[in-house]
Parts: sequence; C-alpha cells; structure tokens
Amino acid sequence: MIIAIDGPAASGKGTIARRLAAHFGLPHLDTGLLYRAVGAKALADHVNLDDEAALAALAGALDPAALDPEALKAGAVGEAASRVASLPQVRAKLLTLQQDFARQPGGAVLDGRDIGTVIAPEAEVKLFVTASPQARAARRHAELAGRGESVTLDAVLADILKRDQRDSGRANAPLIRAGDAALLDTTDMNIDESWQAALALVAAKRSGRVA
Ligand SMILES: Nc1ncnc2c1ncn2[C@@H]1O[C@H](COP(=O)(O)OP(=O)(O)O)[C@@H](O)[C@H]1O
Ligand SMILES: Nc1ccn([C@@H]2O[C@H](COP(=O)(O)OP(=O)(O)O)[C@@H](O)[C@H]2O)c(=O)n1
Repeated sequence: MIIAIDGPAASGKGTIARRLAAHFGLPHLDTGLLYRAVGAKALADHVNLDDEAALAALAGALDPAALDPEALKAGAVGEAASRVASLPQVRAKLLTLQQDFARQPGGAVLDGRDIGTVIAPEAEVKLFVTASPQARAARRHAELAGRGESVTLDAVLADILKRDQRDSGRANAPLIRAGDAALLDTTDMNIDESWQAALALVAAKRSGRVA
C-alpha cells in the first residue's frame, strides 16, 4: 500500500506520516528533506539559488542515506529548499529516487507537496493535511524555539506565507490537493486528534467508504 500525504508547511503531515508508517509497518520518506538537503548544500557551498544547472548537479549528487534530519530542519533551510524546489531540473533529478521508494514491494508512506499528484498518483490512500497559517506558524515557532532558534512568531508566519505562495504558484509540481485526496484540516486539533482523524480517513478509504 502506498500512502501519499501532502500539505503546506507545518500542517502536521510529517507527524501523521511517521505515525502511519509505524502503524502499518511501512517505510517512510520525508521528501521535504531531499529539497532541504539541496538547499542546505547550496547555502554551504555558496551556490546561487537561481543557478538551476549547478543546483541540479547538487541534487544529482545527493546521497539519500546520508541525510541529517536534525540539521536540515533549521529555519533558514526551509526557504532555500522552497527556492530550489521551484526549479524543474532540480525536481527532475529527485524524481526517480522518490518513485522507486514509493513503488518498493509492500508499499511506503511518503509526505511532501506533490506525492499524490506527481510522485505516486496511483497511491491507494491520499491525504491532504492542512491548517490555518496562524496555527501552522504557532506550531513551527514552538518547534524552532525548542531547537533553541530565536525567531519571532511574525517572522515564522511571514516565512510560511511566502513559501506557501511559492510552492502553490510554481508551474512545475505545485502544491495542490489531488482530486482523490481526503482533506484533513488540523487547525483545531491537537496531535493526537489529528492522528485519530488521519487513521479514520485511511480506514474509510481502504474500506471504500470514501471516494
Ligand atoms: N495537530 C497538531 N497540533 C499541534 N502541533 C502539531 C500538530 N501536528 C504537528 N504538530 C507539531 O507541529 C510541528 C510541525 O509538524 P510536522 O509534522 O513536522 O509538520 P510538516 O511535516 O507538515 O511540516 C511539529 O513540532 C509537530 O510536533
Ligand atoms: N515533495 C516535496 C517536498 C518538499 N518540497 C519543497 O521543499 C520545501 C521544504 O519542505 P518540507 O516538507 O521540509 O517543509 P515543512 O513543511 O516541514 O516546512 C517546501 O517548501 C517545498 O518547496 C517540494 O517542493 N516537494
């Protein structure tokens, strides 16, 4: 079974994806980490974030086994990730490894922006997880504060709105709800409530109770 989870920044899709993977005993890929890794490498190597050929070369050289989620979750990396993710050549370099991960025997859980639309349109279960920008900013702010990053709530909200706009507005694999994805708005849910709602949607989808 392939489970595709998409949604905007800090909506809680990663949390739900990890729990679903553990629940069903499936491997999980946080595809945002791939774009974050390219963005982080570009920042470290002073590669211009508009230099599509150079960034595609970084994406092509990426070792998915060597990703460091802890370092890649830093606030500044998200903005760089979103910029490199808007470049078609970068996305093309990362396509096959994501599709191979999705199509491994037994299935997988993947979360990102284009899983249900581009990477695995054939997924048996698709969720589009969202929440209000204010709720998402509050969550990401708390997360960054927990990491010791000092940043204001307003700055986090501005970053999220800018990224949402870029991710949704790009021509190539934009952030958009697949027609057959179940919508899960977690604005007024805590983590446990979101998890229970996600599990119910997956169960309904698998039993054919929703389209
Ligand atoms: N429903 C929720 N209510 C409150 N906080 C949440 C909820 N879901 C996730 N979080 C927290 O918000 C932050 C972002 O969640 P995460 O799953 O990483 O989002 P995403 O993968 O969409 O960026 C994390 O610190 C996570 O623990
Ligand atoms: N499948 C994906 C996953 C991420 N991304 C890009 O990578 C950036 C970082 O993704 P992420 O999932 O780690 O970001 P958060 O939702 O955790 O903030 C996003 O803003 C997108 O621009 C993408 O384009 N396609």
